[in-house]
Amino acid sequence: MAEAEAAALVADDVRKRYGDVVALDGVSLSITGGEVFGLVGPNGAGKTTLVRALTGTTRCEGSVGVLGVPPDEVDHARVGLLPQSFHPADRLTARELVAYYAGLYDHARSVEAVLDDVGLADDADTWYENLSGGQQRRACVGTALVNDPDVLFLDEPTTGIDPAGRRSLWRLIDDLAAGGTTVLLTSHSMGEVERLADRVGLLRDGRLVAVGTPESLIAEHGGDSRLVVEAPDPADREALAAALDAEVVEHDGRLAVRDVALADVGDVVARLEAAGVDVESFTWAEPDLADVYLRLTGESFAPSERTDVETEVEG
Ligand SMILES: Nc1ncnc2c1ncn2[C@@H]1O[C@H](COP(=O)(O)OP(=O)(O)OP(=O)(O)O)[C@@H](O)[C@H]1O
Repeated sequence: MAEAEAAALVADDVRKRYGDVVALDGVSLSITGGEVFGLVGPNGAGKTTLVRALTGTTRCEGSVGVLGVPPDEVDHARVGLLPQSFHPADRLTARELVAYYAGLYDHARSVEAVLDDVGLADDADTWYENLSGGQQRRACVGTALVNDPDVLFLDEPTTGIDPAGRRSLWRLIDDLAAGGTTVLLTSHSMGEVERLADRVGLLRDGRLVAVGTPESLIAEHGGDSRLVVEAPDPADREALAAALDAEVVEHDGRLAVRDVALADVGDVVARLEAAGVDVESFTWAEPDLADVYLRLTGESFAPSERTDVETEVEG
């Protein structure tokens, strides 16, 4: 298949203004069929506007294509959309909600199978208003899956969903992608995007400032490995910097040292002990997508905002 035919989503010099606010400032992008593309960026960067441009729910300058045609010409049965803000009727059960959306298509999936996919089989008879926030979001994800779409837009799908629910949703997205579904995902969780996306696009002020695989972005923009030291006494920052002859960033009781090779950690520990630095714990980590995000959005590195499980980045 020719490359142009294989592109499931295309944006070409897309521009959108809301009055004086430039939401999209010349975004060009091509997403291949079956690809999971993660769109990240600070609040207000233009992610939702780009999703809306690609789904034809807002008009913009430039051109967009979905499965080879403009969004308003595409067969809607081939597209699934989970909007960022979605407020279904409170007095529908999860099953009724999914069934309502299934009823919009000639060939919908089984409602029970969709409920099972999003982990709501046991809560299917609960009114939407009585579901927890995370369960409500799962029900909303279900509405985007009823038509077994070829292209799926998920605008912050896991917001409010607990870690176990997130992981099961990630497995579901993996399975959909393995089956050939193209997924455009927006998220503030860098761990989630690094885990799921084949490629990542970083939007800042309406411009796509970096696009690539997570590995290539980390290699290009992630910086060095880091050692995070938990030391209760802030005065230890100077001692640490002096002992290591390195720049030390302090945040909320933790100290981060850049560019420490794993093989050198033992030496660092010995030097800190010799310098009398009172250390509670060490964590050594390779750069990750959160480092890329923080560097390209101009935010400073704050070690206490990180966890090993995942990193949420506030815009
Ligand atoms: N309907 C609208 N009317 C006016 N301004 C809007 C409208 N929709 C978006 N904007 C503005 O356009 C810019 C981009 O907004 P958008 O919602 O696309 O950002 P985002 O990256 O999705 O942010 P978030 O991470 O908060 O969801 C923001 O400055 C926003 O205030």
